[in-house]
Amino acid sequence: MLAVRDLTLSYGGSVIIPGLDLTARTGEVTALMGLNGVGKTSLLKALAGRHPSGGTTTFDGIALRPGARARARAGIAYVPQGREVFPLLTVQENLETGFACLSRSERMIPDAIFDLFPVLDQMRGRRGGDLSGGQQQQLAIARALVTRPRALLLDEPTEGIQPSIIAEIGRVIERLRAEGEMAIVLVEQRFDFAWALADRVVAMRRGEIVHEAPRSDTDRDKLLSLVSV
Ligand SMILES: Nc1ncnc2c1ncn2[C@@H]1O[C@H](COP(=O)(O)OP(=O)(O)OP(=O)(O)O)[C@@H](O)[C@H]1O
Repeated sequence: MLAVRDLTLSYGGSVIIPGLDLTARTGEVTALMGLNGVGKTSLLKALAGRHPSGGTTTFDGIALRPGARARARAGIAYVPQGREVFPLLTVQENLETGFACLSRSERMIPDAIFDLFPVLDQMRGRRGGDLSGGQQQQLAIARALVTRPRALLLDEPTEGIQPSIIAEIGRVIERLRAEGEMAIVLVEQRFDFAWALADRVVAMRRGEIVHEAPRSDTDRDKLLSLVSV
């Protein structure tokens, strides 16, 4: 279970997250929703150690050290908005960048990753920049999985992607959830996609959580009104 307590985050003098608690359970999808600019990406960056923050982050009760490298080694994998695929590296090389936080004996790409994303197997030698947006998103998720994460943080994985690939990404998230080995935090503007996958839903407004509950205890329309204009 990934948990953060009293998380604070600022850009210069402007406080974006004044103090927030969040828990993401292993084997569940925690969907984090909210309007543009409420701080969803900032929260994921803080969890991934990509931006300095205050508060305490733990996994199964053990405090995690700050910094991107420490968090990656602790099994926190981050799939950024916009994917950040290396355009000049091949698919295989992009996947191998995930090796950086693994010990030598772990540095291989599990076959399970190509089972999840068969298209990447066919395209191993293709440059990242030559892939479609949807294929790049699949590559970004696969690269995160290479690190054998205990927590997977996904920032708007459906943004700018065609419906057939959105459906495939949804199936991958369902499969990962069913394996029960990672806590999945899904930041998503596409309400129906997030709602369909969520075990737990969290709504943010201006750096604060205004609703957090199991999906089964949440009124869909009330949540929708909290996270839309
Ligand atoms: N590098 C930065 N420097 C200064 N302000 C920033 C920076 N990044 C984000 N912000 C501001 O912090 C606030 C939260 O941004 P953030 O990207 O975390 O929100 P978000 O909920 O993820 O929005 P979106 O859905 O648009 O990605 C916004 O007001 C944004 O303008």
